[in-house]
Amino acid sequence: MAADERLRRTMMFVPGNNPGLIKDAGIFGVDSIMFDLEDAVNMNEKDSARYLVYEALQTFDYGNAELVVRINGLDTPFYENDIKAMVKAGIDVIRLPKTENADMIHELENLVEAAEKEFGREVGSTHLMAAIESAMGVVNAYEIASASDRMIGIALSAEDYTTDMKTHRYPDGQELLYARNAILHAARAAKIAAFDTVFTNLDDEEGFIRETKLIHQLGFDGKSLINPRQIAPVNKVYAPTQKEILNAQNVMAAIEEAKRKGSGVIAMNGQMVDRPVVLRAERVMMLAKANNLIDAEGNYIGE
Ligand SMILES: CC(C)(COP(=O)(O)OP(=O)(O)OC[C@H]1O[C@@H](n2cnc3c(N)ncnc32)[C@H](O)[C@@H]1OP(=O)(O)O)[C@@H](O)C(=O)NCCC(=O)NCCSC(=O)C[C@@](O)(CC(=O)O)C(=O)O
Ligand SMILES: [Mg+2]
Repeated sequence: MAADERLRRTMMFVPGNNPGLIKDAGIFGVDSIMFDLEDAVNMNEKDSARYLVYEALQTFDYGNAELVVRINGLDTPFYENDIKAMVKAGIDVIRLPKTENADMIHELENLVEAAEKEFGREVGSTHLMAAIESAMGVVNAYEIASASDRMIGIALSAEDYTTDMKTHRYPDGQELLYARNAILHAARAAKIAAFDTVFTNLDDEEGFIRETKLIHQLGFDGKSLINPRQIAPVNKVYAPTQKEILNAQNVMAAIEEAKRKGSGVIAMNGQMVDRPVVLRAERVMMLAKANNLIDAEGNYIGE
């Protein structure tokens, strides 16, 4: 599947030092599994975690999940070995933490390319994403997002970001309003995905759903998660309604009709149907399929 055609509603952190979690990470139906070599791993376990994730990537079948690794930052002694091992293992995406500017992406890209050549991987096959965790990162979000053709997304990392901003996380999320919007606009302008931050209170399901509805409304592609319990609520928020699916199907039929008539635009119930409407309808149909809401003939089979 092309990198930009994927659904990335759920990207779940899996600590790279925990063999049990690593082994079972594929059973939850998450869109992207994100093995963590950075902050979930103690300093004295950095080498063993890297080895563990490398072995897991050779051994386990994670099905259709996109495989992402969060490497250690460019200010640590670990990142070069992380990049080499993960490229050698054939990881789909490398996520750079604490990204502040485009030069950091260029440095990452050079090392990834060298590793692809060293280990016989196709040059360009390893995709990149950046976590934005500081005021500087937010200010430079567009230059980061557009720094490389390998970039598939940028993510807000609100735990470190709020610390940098001399605040903390509040239930209403007001402290993240600017960062969320800045990151979203940078991602959309660069035509890559935008990911919202983790929600760390596992017992506050209501708060988690409220936050997920907000980021869905804003336009984020999905969210970084820390626990499998968070997957189903996100998928539910992102699932289209029966009415939205029916409308999308009508749009697709109308545009086919327009094409037959040699036009790229048509009216449907007095409403103009053109390319942006068709793109939205295509995404609705992709989400409907991912949530098993329609059968092979396109009939609605949701609740
Ligand atoms: C929180 C907790 C200990 C709770 O565990 P508990 O066991 O109490 O949870 P339960 O619900 O009971 O688990 C039910 C079943 O699922 C299994 N299970 C649980 N979690 C699983 C998982 N992640 N992967 C696979 N499997 C899992 C579990 O083993 C059990 O399996 P079983 O026993 O067989 O039933 C656990 O989830 C966990 O460790 N999470 C990851 C934490 C982490 O990675 N933090 C770093 C990333 S954030 C960061 O760095 C900030 C950031 O940088 C972010 C940014 O950049 O975006 C920023 O600045 O904002
Ligand atoms: Mg962080």
